[in-house]
Order: sequence, then C-alpha cells, then structure tokens
Amino acid sequence: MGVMSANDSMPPITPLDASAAVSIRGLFKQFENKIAVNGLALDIPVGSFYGLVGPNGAGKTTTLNMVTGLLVPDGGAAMILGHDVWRDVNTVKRMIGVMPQPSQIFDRLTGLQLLVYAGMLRGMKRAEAVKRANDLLKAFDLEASANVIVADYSAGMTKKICLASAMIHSPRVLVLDEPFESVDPVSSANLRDILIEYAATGGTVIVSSHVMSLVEKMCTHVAVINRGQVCAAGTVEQVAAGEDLEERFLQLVGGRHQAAQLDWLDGGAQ
Ligand SMILES: Nc1ncnc2c1ncn2[C@@H]1O[C@H](COP(=O)(O)OP(=O)(O)OP(=O)(O)O)[C@@H](O)[C@H]1O
Repeated sequence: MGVMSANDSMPPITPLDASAAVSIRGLFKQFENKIAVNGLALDIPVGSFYGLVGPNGAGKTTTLNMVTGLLVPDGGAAMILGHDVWRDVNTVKRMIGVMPQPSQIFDRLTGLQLLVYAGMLRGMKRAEAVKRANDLLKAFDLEASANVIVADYSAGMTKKICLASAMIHSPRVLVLDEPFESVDPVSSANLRDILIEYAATGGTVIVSSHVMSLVEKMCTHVAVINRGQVCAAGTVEQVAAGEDLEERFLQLVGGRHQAAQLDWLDGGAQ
C-alpha cells in the first residue's frame, strides 16, 4: 500500500441521490468553536425505517434540524425526495412530518384541538382533520384524554400527541427525534406497529434513538453518528456485522471507561 496523500484521505464526493427519501452530502454546522456536524453524508432509501444512533452530542438533532429546514447549515447539501431542502423549503416541508418537541406545542389546547389545528395548518379541511384526529387519538390510546388540555398530559402522553401531530397530514417522510422516550412499553409497541405499517406502505421513517434494542427490532437500516460524521451505515444486519447492535455501537464509538474511576462513590459508604 502506498503512502496516502491528502487527496486519498478525502472520500470522493458522490452526487446527491434524487431517488432517495433523504440524501445528504458534506453537511456542516459549527456553533462558535464547536463543530456539531462535520461533512456528514448519508442516503436514506424510500420505504426504509432508518435509525440514527450516536452518543450524546454526536450531532443527530443538529443534522435532523438542518435536513428538515429548521436550521440553516454552514455548508453541504440535502435533498428530500429529489427536492433541495433550502432551495425548495416550502415543497419539502409539505412532504415531511416532523415531531415537535413538547416545549414547541400549544399545550393550552386539548389533544383533539391540537391535532385538528396541526391538520388545518397543513391545509386540510376541518371535517377531514377532525376525522383523522379521532383516528389518531384512538390509535395512540389517547381517546379518553381527547378533551383534556395537553399541559395536563403525562410526559409519555405528550410525546404521543406530538407524534400524532406530525402524522395527521399523511407525510411521505416522518422525522422523529427520540419518539419512544418516556413512552410505556404497551404504547411504544402500538406506535411501533403504526410506524412499521407506514413504512411498509411506502412511507419513510427516520428516528433518532438511544434505545439500541428498539432500533434493532424495528429499523431496517441504521447509521451510527459520532463527532458529526457517519461512522457506519447500512442495513441493521450490515452494521451489526453478526454481533449485537449495542456491542457493535460501543466498538464503533468507543468511550467506555472504568467505573472504578469513581471509587469515592463506593456504594454510598461514609
Ligand atoms: N444551539 C446550539 N448552540 C451551541 N451548541 C450547540 C447548539 N446545538 C447543539 N450544539 C452542540 O452541538 C453538538 C451536537 O449536538 P446535538 O444536539 O446535535 O447532538 P445529539 O447527537 O442530538 O445529542 P443527544 O443524543 O444528546 O440528543 C453538541 O456538542 C452540542 O452541545
């Protein structure tokens, strides 16, 4: 093997894939002196259930915010179903459903009102929005709380109403940041079924999650993100490479250290 020149270490830049649900090249974002996303490239096929995993601060949320047109990148390009995200942001926003953070919703509305509002905001007629809102409340086990204001929901219920509000306009791509956090096992199994069926019928789901067992169980594909770059991506089987996905994740991102470093903790002994 010859000596590597600077050019050898730079991967060739392949063009954006217009047939992908999401195609990203050279995405870059810096906050003051912190590089959050560092030349990230990824293709997410249509109909896939794609997991984004990575340690805290790896750049997952920053990437998703840029790809969904919520945050302007410092460099790079992204396409959703063939449309350039920043040149054509309104078209892109019509095609995607982004789960809002609980702090971003109008929580003085009831669950039903919030969903109808989300539907009408996307241009739906009130009657259709009400019908779909009721279907979603039922699917998400929230029927009994339809007329309760969202501020009085538990954390898991709030998460579910946020997810429902991202789905009401039947988007072609769903982008979900930590959708299962605080959601109980029964609800999360129901949500999983809804999302798997949505992907099986041609929708694309992108989830960021720290729960490796869930990613392994429900995702068709996974990308491991570390320090603002993709360090492995492909089908779950390809990335796991014959091992448990969590084990593989730990190998890829490193960072395990000895618990003994906290010897003062000492089981709480005085
Ligand atoms: N608005 C901001 N201002 C300054 N730094 C930021 C901002 N947003 C993110 N960062 C920094 O960018 C890096 C990537 O953050 P990001 O939220 O994208 O990570 P993440 O992979 O989603 O992490 P987590 O798994 O903990 O949610 C972190 O170091 C974070 O501190």
